[in-house]
Amino acid sequence: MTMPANGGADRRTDSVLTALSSTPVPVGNMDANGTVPVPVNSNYGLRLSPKKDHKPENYEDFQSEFSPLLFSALERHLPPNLLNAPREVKFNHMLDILRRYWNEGERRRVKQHSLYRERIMSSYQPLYRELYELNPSSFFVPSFINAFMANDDVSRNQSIRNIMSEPVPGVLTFDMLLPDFCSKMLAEVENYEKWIMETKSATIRPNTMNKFGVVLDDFGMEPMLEKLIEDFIRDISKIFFIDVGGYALDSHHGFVVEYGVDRDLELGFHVDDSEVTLNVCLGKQFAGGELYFRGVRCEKHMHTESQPEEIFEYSHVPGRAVIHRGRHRHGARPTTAGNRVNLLIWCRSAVFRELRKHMNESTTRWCGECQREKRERLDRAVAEKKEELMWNRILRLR
Ligand SMILES: O=C(O)CCC(=O)C(=O)O
Ligand SMILES: [Fe+2]
Repeated sequence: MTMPANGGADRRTDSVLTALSSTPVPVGNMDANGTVPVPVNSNYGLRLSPKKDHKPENYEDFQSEFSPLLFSALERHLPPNLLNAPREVKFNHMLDILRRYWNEGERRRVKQHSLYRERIMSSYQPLYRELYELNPSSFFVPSFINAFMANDDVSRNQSIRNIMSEPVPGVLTFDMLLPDFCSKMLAEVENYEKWIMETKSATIRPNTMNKFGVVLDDFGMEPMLEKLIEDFIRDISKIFFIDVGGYALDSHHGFVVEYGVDRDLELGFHVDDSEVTLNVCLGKQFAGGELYFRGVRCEKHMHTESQPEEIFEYSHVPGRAVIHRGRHRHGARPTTAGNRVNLLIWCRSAVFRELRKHMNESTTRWCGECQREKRERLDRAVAEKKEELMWNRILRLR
């Protein structure tokens, strides 16, 4: 879908809203040509981190369309109550998961993508190897690290709340990255792009709406980003975004976007294919590029009007992060001078998406329009009741 030049930033949002790479769960994202997917690491029914000291069984004697080795590898991810179950029970559980999520087409796409990543990682030489392993003291400003230090949940939740500004409900901003980390990351991305040019490698762009930018997970940063989510983002999401599965983020899509002259100019109005999105500005110097927000919406209310209190504009500052629900409608205004580069992590929860399918909700707690309709229904009911009571009183007085 094409975006209007103003990014659809007015109050009426009618048909100008796009879901960035939004596809059914589990999802993959297409490149600009819509051909190659970003892989999915959905782990519904499985634990995210493997139980390393568990010795998996051999499944050579079981027949299925999947390699027996896959079952052995997957076994360490089984939930604790199944780890020591009979071999056949474990096999059937894993087969069920694999069949539900990996149909033939998906298997082929994931295979293609993993070959793509293997090709990159076997040949690309990183500029700063230290960026590929999470090291809080050289990545983050002290205020950010300190907020996560407390041992007990109550104090940690409070210290995390203390570093947050929430200029409009559901959009939180905080200082996060050190200038040195930002400049190294910018140089690393430049280095990777230079390598792409020199080797004439095919590139998958971050999503359908960006012609520039790169996927960090593709050239070796996936484990670092996963640790960042596990150690920091999940704690934030548990506090502020529990209603969209913030307690169970289990996969991500990490990338940088680039705006300015000779790059993308702006980003149209959209929602992300994520439960929670972290967006941090890396620099450099730029004018414009503000993010505009227009309220959170469920699928049914995606194109409804924004209320005045939902309208908010945010100016990016290098090192500072914005975190919001993926369904919080937003876009980026044109970057009118210089270059703006932002790091984004679309954090997803396959568990949450799966649960929602079975919930059959008529209203969602996090959708501004569902809540507005609910308030309206309540107001109407109260007004009707008041009128009924009033008439009862009048009739009694007669
Ligand atoms: O340019 C920005 O800061 C916003 C990027 C964004 O919303 C996205 O890539 O999903
Ligand atoms: Fe976005």
